[in-house]
This record gives sequence, C-alpha cells and structure tokens, in this order.
Amino acid sequence: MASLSSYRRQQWLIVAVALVYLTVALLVPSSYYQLIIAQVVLWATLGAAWNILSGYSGLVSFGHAVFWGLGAYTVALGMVFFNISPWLGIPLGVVVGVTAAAIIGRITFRLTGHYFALAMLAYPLSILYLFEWMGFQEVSLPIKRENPVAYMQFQDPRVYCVLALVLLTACLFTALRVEHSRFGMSLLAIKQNERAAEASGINTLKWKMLAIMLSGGFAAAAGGLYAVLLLIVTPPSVFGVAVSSLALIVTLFGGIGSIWGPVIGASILIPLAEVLHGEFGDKVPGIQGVVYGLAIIVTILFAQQGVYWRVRDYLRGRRGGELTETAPAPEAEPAAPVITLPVGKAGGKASENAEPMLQLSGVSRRFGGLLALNEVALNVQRGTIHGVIGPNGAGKTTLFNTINGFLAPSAGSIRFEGREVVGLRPDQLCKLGIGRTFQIVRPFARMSVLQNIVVGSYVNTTSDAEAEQRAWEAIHRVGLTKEAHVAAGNLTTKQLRLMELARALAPRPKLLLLDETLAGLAEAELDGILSVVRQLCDQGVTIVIIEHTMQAMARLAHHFTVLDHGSVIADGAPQQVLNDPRVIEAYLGKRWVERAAHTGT
Ligand SMILES: Nc1ncnc2c1ncn2[C@@H]1O[C@H](COP(=O)(O)OP(=O)(O)OP(=O)(O)O)[C@@H](O)[C@H]1O
Repeated sequence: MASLSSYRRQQWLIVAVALVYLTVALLVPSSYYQLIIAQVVLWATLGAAWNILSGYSGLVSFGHAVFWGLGAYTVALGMVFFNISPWLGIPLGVVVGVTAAAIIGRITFRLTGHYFALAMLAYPLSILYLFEWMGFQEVSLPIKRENPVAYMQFQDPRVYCVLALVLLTACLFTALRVEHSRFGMSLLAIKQNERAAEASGINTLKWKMLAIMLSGGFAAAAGGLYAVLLLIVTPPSVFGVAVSSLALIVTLFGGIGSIWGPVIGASILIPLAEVLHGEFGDKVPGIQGVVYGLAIIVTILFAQQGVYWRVRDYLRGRRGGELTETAPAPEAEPAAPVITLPVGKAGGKASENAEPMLQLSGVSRRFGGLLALNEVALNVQRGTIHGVIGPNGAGKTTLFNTINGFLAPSAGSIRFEGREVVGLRPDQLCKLGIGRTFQIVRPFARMSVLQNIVVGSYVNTTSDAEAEQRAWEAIHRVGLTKEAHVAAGNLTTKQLRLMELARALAPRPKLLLLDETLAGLAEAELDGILSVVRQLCDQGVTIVIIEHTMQAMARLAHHFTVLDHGSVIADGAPQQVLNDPRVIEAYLGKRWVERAAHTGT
C-alpha cells in the first residue's frame, strides 16, 4: 500500500488543483468561459465517478448516463412539480442514483467483460425512451426571480464553478480514499483476476456493489448540478450515449484507474471541443465529435492507459522501475509466523490414524454431457504434500475448482476439518483456511510485490497494518524480501511464482492448493521453489499440488492420487503409484505397459 506521506501529498495536490481552477474561474472575464470551466469540472466529476467503478474494478460501464440523467431529472422534476430547491434536489438525486446503482449492480454483476459493458448500455437507453414516453421531452427549470439563491440561480456563473469544484473535490477525496484502502486494493484485484481475488478471500460482490453505489451517487450529483447550470433537461441530453461516451473518453484519454485521469482528460478535451465549436461550429457542425474521436485515436496509438500513466511510466522508467511510494521494508524483519497445527504433526509426517484434513467422497462434476469428475474419493492427511497427477484433461483443475468453491460438485461431499464445505463461496473457504494458486500467474502488474501480497492478507485481518505485517511475513517465507518494492510487472517467472505463493500464504492457510506452480520454470529454477514448498510443509501447511513435472513431483510429494478421464485410477505412495500399470498406460499408452512388463522395468 502507498505510504501515508504519499496519501497526504495527493490530498494537498487535490486542494492545489481546486485552487488553481478557482483562480482561473475568478480571473476569466467572460461568462462564456466561466460556464465552460464549470462544465469541465462537472465532466471531470462524472469521469472520476466512472473511474471508481470501471477504472479500479475493470468492469467497463457504457451506461453511466443513467445516473447522471436520474440526478438531472430528479432536480428538474422536483422543482417543476414539487417546488423543491436544487439544494435539496441534488441530495435527493444522489439517493435516486445510489438506489438505481444498487438495483443495476445486483442485476448486472452476474455478467462480466463485454457482456457487462453492453448490458450497462441498455439502462440509460431504455430510461431515455421511458422519459420520452412519459412526456418529459423537454423540462425547463422555472426561473425564481423572487428568491434566486434559494433555488441555486446565481447571476454570477463563477458561483457554479465553485459548487462544481466542491463536488469534484469531494469525489476526488473519496476516490483517493478508495484507492488507498482495502476497498481499492480489492477492486484492483478484481480487475486483474476476479477468480484469484475470490480465492484470496475477497468478497467480490460486496466491493463491486459498494463501488457502483459510490459511483452512481457522484454521477447523479454531477448530473443534478448540470441541470441547474443549463436550466433545461431533455432525455437525449442527459441519458444519451454521448454522455456515457464522454465519461469514458475523458477518463481513457487522461488516465484510467487514477484520480488524475478524468481531471486531465476533461481539462484538455472539453475546452478544446467547446472553443472549436464556438469558433467553427457553424462551418463544421459536430466538430466536438471530431475532437473526441481524435482523442480516442491518440489514446489507442500513443497512450493506451492514458496521458497520466504514459507520463508516469516515462518518469519512472528514468528512475529505474522501482515503486517509490510504497512503505520501506521494516529494518528488523518481522518474526517468522508461528503456525500451529491443531492436530497431527508438521513436517510431512501425517499421523496414520488421524482424521484426514480434507475428505472427498463420491465427488462428480458434469459439464453438459462430459463427466469431468467421476465419483472422486480423496483423503488428504494433515501436514503432508499430496500430489495430484494425470494426463491433460484428466480433471485436475476441475478438482481444485470444486474444492475451493469455484464450481459446485454435481454430486458428492467435500469435508474440510470435519465440516461439510460444499456450497461455500471461495472467499468463505479462504477464511476457513483453504488457499490457492493458479496455473497462469496474473500479477497486479503496476503494483509492487508487497501490494500484490497485501491483497491476499486482508482475510481475517481487521487493520491495514496487520494485513501489511502478514504480507511481510509471507514475503520473508518465500524469500522475496529484496524484491518487495519492485513492480510485479518487472519480475522473472520464478519470482512471479514465488509472489503468487506468498499471496496465497498471506492469509495463513491451513491447506494450500498449488496448481502447476512449477510450470514454465527452467530446470535450474525448480530447486528454489521445491525447497520453499517443502519448508511450508515443515512449518505445518498441508499442501495439495497439481504438477506435470513427474520427477519434481516424485521428489516432493508424500502421497499421489492419479486422475484419468475424471476418475481416480491410483492412489498411494509415489513409487507404488508410478509403477502402477494403469498409470503408465494413462500417461504413455498400452504399448509402454507391455514393454515395461517385458523388460521388467
Ligand atoms: N467450464 C467448463 N466447461 C466445459 N468443459 C470443461 C470446463 N472446464 C473443464 N472442462 C472439461 O473438463 C475436462 C477436465 O478439464 P480440466 O481442466 O479439469 O483437466 P486438467 O486435468 O486440469 O487438464 P490440464 O492438465 O490440461 O490443465 C476437460 O475435458 C475439459 O475440457
């Protein structure tokens, strides 16, 4: 996590930027330019609100106009029908925006990727037609000459700049708080790999719901103020595709996933588009669209993550790839964590009569007509390394997915420490003590090794300091202390594997599922990882490992289970299993079994 000083610096920077805007707004003589400044700030607020959901969690929304429009219409209709002042109308709009966000999130978070993006597009469009159908084609805010201030109707447009700046500052402070908390780290983890985040104990639905509600609230507030500024609201002007697109464009151009992106994007693009429209709009109608189109092309060609990240990467590249805003490594290493085993002994010596830590019986999993797991029975003894092997497509990953809750078994029972765990979510299983790594390592590339691992240690910790302490423990255990502040994107394959291991260790699991942890490593690199895995077992972590590298497995595992076509075909001590003709046949084919029998090997 970023240090406190970096957080404070950013807070001061927000205040400084707001003051610069205020000074410019006060100095600019023409009310036309003052209105443009107010609009810049409102679009930056919409972009920053969009960023809280889409920038951090990666769930791209093409439909933020729905919140903006609901905020605008709440203010307009409240004033027309109930004489409600915008001072109250805007907070009411926020309530409507947050409620809409909660409903939309609950429905739409079932989807991911481009399905989510397209579904989001449907909301503002359907509401646009609904409002037209209800006869709200053009709603003008009544002019209140008798008491303008009570209805937010000011002679001086600079007052609107001040109000918009207050809103933007609140939104940026909130976004900064999110960015520097377990909330933001959890959203970033979801963005990189939602499944890995769940396996790290993160309740992904909870954080996504919070993000969309915050985002919807700020977008609605900005929409409400926009209605006050323009005094007229039409469905296409507040629910139209152009609104959602602009939120996206200013943020993508300025820098996605950073609080500064929407500010940079809106500050460059909105004045450019408005001034060109003012100067050449009569000769080149739609010139604003050209500006936004060019901004997208420039982003795609020169700065896919946006101007902010391009500049930051350039500056960081000159400093040499280290992340400087992270806290320094503690001078004295934290004491090695003590993991106590409730039953049995650590060190790969399972007690013969002890109840297995993990017990699977009759576990089947169907994918349509394919039986990926067929009545699998498996006992993992506490304190052992249990290898699961089998040819490609045998069902090994499906087995892990059912154990850690990604997939529900079609039949059978899974007991962990005597408790039936079928039906529990991955984050709940992680809390119980089941950790997991993945075949494909997906680090949070821009985050440091420490930050990557802190995400894993949020489970069962209440404070950020405790989470960081646990992350350090995990870092020391896998031997990545020196690399703690290096950006994960700069690690070697071996270091990435160790980091992934540390992330799974951070919540102090009792049982660790390692999915092909040795994949992609050179022969010389294997020993380092193998000794870490052995050490973990010696410290009391029970390990189930899937691996293709048979020699490495034979050196590591105390017990083998072999899967083929979803069924267990052998189970026992490594040597006994490896000489089993059914295993040789599954791996090498019938001819090898005959040859082995012939030669006696
Ligand atoms: N979500 C899914 N939908 C349909 N079929 C699936 C799904 N996941 C796995 N399968 C199928 O189930 C079978 C077992 O796959 P699984 O990935 O568990 O095998 P594996 O032993 O891990 O293979 P590998 O060693 O190649 O990773 C395969 O035939 C695979 O195509």
